[in-house]
Amino acid sequence: NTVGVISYNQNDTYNGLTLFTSLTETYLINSCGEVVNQWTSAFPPGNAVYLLEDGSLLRAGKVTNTTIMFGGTGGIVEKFDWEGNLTWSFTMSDDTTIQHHDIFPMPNGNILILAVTIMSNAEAIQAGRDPNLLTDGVLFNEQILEIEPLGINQANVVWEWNIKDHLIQDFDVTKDNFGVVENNPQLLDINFLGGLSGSENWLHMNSIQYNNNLDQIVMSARHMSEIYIIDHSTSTAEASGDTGGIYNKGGDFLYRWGNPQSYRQGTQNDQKLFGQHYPHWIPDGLPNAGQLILYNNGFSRTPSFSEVFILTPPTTAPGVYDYTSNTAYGPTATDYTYTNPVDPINFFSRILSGAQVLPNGNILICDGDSGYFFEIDSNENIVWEYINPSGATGILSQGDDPEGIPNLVFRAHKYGYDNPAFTGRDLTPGNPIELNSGINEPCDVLSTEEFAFEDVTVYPNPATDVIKVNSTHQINKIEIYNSLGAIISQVSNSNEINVSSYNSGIYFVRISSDTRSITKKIIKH
Ligand SMILES: O=[N+]([O-])c1ccc(OS(=O)(=O)O)cc1
Repeated sequence: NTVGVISYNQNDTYNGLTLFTSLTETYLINSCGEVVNQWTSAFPPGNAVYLLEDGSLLRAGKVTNTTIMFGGTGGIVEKFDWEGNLTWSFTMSDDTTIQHHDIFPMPNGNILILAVTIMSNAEAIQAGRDPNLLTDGVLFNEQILEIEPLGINQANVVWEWNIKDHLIQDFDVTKDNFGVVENNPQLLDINFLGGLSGSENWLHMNSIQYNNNLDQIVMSARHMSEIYIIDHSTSTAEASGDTGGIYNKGGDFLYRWGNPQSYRQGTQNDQKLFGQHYPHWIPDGLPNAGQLILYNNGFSRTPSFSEVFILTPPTTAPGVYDYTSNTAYGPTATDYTYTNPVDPINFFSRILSGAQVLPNGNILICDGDSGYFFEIDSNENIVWEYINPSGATGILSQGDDPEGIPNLVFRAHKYGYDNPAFTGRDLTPGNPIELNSGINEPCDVLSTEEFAFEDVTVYPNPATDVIKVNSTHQINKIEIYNSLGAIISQVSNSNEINVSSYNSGIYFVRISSDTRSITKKIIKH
């Protein structure tokens, strides 16, 4: 296969549904690449998308904004129900502000929004920016808003944080924020450019993720090659200062990691991150819960290669980060690093991307540039691979070469079948996204150990009491799965199985000899 499911180890892949958005469409696919649900927006991605526990979809869309333009802008946040109806939307795009990259659905129903707002060059200079380091007419402030959705297209802003309130500079004693950069790692040096030129988009934040246990937010600044953690328990007034909140640091950084050159506590040799994406706390109940996982893109280093990191920020109490003056924040080493085991340069995405720990310990990795998702097990075996068939030139056909056709994906999320979003839903898979999948249905022909489809017949279909399997091969096992993927019965060394007690609906019959197997769909009347 060239697109859709490329490989699938059915024993070791975490059984769930994978969500991603491409162009105007958001797809929920099963491990066979078959579409279980699909939502259509009027807008391309802007960029994050989430399935919520009530089965609705929260998605950022990209609107036209001719004043503020950069890779990753959005401008509208939309909510759709499971059936695809738009139930709420909120536009945040004008000449002075635009939502970009990430949003985050909070447990209380509110939504965190990442946005830039415009600072004039005069404001930037008053804040201590070296005028020689201003290459555009404005400078972007990064802002996080918490909004409470209202009605069908409104929201209340209930909390706000701005990076412009947490700056330091040692360039001009007559301007604001003057101080000793290396003694104030809780603040951002407005004259540190991460090796770049001082363009308006100097930080390029690309994610915000929330931890409800700690009431903290972790964010990623691609151009600084740093991640930052802040307190969310503050009032908006406290979030603009340096006291208050559970951790009593106001809106200052509680923690930062990735590039201590930014606060002059390290050299290039201490830089760990290079244009990273999607740092987030591993959720409760999963392996390594509470640690941070992120995708380190590894651009702007030689050679370029990507990594997935799991790391533990050193703490003295939950959410209280350990810091020794005149040093860099720890850790000096990650707990886990994934690189391509053959040659690191084989795994690289310059932009976008993310990684997610799954309940069985596997990690789903999204190589965003190539629209390529792969799942690794704890021995780093690749157990599932998928290439987004939705290209900028149209939907690709099975057999088409996706190389060079933009099919980028910001992130992929896998949701277990036990997710509340799926309770009571019809999860009958439809067709794969790619065209001409036909008899090339990945789950049927991927493995050479699969039977050819015509070698096995299951009848009658629809069935009412007994189904029979006809094959020229010796059949060792017949298993029946429901549409949630749960096994409900099996027989060994028999060519028939009784289904009379089943409810009406769709079931999957997995038929195995000692060397081959195949799955067929049946309808029970
Ligand atoms: O082309 N884009 O859609 C795009 C480019 C860059 C970008 O920023 S990044 O930090 O997520 O790579 C986001 C989206």
